[in-house]
Amino acid sequence: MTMPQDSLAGGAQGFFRLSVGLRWRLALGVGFACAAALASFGLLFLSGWLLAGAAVAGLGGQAVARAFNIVLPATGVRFFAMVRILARYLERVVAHDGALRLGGHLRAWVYARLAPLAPAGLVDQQGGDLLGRFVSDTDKVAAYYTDVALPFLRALLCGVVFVGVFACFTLPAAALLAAGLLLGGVLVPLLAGPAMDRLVRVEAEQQSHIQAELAQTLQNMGEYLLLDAASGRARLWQVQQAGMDKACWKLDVLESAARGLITLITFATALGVLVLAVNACRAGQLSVAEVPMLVLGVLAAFDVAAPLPLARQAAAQAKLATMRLDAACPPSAPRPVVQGADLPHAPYDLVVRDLSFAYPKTVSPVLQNANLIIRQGEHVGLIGPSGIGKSSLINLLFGFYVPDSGSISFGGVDVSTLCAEDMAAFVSVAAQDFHLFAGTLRDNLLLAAPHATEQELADVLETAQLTQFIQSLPQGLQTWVGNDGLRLSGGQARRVAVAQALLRGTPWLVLDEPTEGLDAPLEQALMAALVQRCERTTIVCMTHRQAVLPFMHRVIRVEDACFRPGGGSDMKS
Ligand SMILES: Nc1ncnc2c1ncn2[C@@H]1O[C@H](COP(=O)(O)OP(=O)(O)OP(=O)(O)O)[C@@H](O)[C@H]1O
Repeated sequence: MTMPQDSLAGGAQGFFRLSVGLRWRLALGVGFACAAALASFGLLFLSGWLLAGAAVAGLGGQAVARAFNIVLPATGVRFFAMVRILARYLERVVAHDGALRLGGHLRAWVYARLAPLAPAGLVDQQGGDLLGRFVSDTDKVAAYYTDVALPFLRALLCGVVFVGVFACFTLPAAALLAAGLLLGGVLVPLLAGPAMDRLVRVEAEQQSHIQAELAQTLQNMGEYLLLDAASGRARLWQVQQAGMDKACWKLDVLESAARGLITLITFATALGVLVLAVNACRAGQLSVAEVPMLVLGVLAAFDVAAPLPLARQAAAQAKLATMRLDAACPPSAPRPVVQGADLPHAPYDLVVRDLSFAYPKTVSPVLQNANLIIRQGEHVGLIGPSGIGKSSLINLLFGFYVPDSGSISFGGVDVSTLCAEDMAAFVSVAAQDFHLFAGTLRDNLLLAAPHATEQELADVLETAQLTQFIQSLPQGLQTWVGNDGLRLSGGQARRVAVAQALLRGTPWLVLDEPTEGLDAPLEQALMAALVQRCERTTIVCMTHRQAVLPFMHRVIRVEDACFRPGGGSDMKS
């Protein structure tokens, strides 16, 4: 499956690009939908003729009745009834299968776009809104096929056939049917379109606000309760929900009005065709039985126009959804492709040269012409006031942000030629804002090292000073940690993050405030076990805790956007 590389925007164009590889399947779905509509038309058309023909034969006396051949039209009616059932079934199977596949392709496309943006490119996006786009906007774009393309194509193709069939009997009736179908199928959706676009936009905006607020509230319900802000959130939702309900209601009214207008046009056309057919019958151009046949034919023909207002609304939703997805997933800046680029190699030294960096949309640089060398195997404490730029070094090392100038080399390789996954093979990070996933303790540990043995798990838990705690749990490592590790204390969760980093066995370990939330004896025990276990591993420990520093070989202070020596060349005794 080839995914579209460029934008999705443009409604039909975006959909067309997305459907590469599925087009035959989708075309088959349209074919079955047309077959079902044509069979429906044939059924009603022929039934009208059959009923009227039988009635005329009955009234005409025995000779006429004997001459009336009921077998052929009755067989035709049965044939169309069977074809309609079969085609409808196949249409559902093929078209819905195609729509599901489209949805799958689209979600893969969105994920492929979103993943490289994390974390820097997602800083300004709200999680709930993003989730909403990922789920409901992808659904709306995928539904473009079943809810927009299919009804419009069916109306167009079948409409031409219906008019052609009418033309075989009487041209004025065919012209009237064509005019009626154009009015109902083209003009009505065109008239309703702009208002639908506006209401769909209002509805989508309200919905995305509600989703974003809901996700944020559920995630931080504890804080809202503590801040006595929970009832304020509920009121906010009520207002937003009322706004969304109003937009939905207006959309429903508009769509019903458009459908009602098509019904009016249907009956007006049927009436017109009746008059024309009666005149043609009087002129001897049509038989009596053909008059009701044509009238019923009009009713059947308009079956394909009736769903078009709803299809127009779905088109507005799909178009808006493609624009929202495009906006949420801009193409990431292409990384410089370095043919045969090397991976870092031993010794894994970090060399930072004249590095300057400011976060996007900020004025003050976090680093300005900063220089730093950390040799493999060193244990370095990185200190400095809160917000000075210690953690930013991780963002730059992993390429989450691009420096304004200067360079960072790791293991002899310029990190700008590496991706985050490359770096992760050499550097494990227990970040300050670590995240534990809803699962068991074991699940979270194995996420870092899926093939870790029981012995390896036990070893890292021992180093992270978690053995006693795990043994105290009735379910041990099978204990469910809750959403975001909420069933663990802050210090326990942080040590699980440290254990994850240790489990990966990389030559570098970056620990951001590893002992935060620990009492003094536990802090000492953790640091002692860490440095003992990681004798040959480089440790960079970002910390405010003085008690951690004696465990380091040296200390670097971040000051005035530069790295400065912050402690003796060898602090360890
Ligand atoms: N994604 C971001 N966009 C804009 N500014 C940011 C971003 N991340 C961090 N900053 C700013 O950059 C500065 C350095 O942040 P950083 O997290 O590196 O500080 P730190 O020294 O690690 O702080 P702490 O000790 O509190 O963890 C801060 O002023 C912060 O507000």
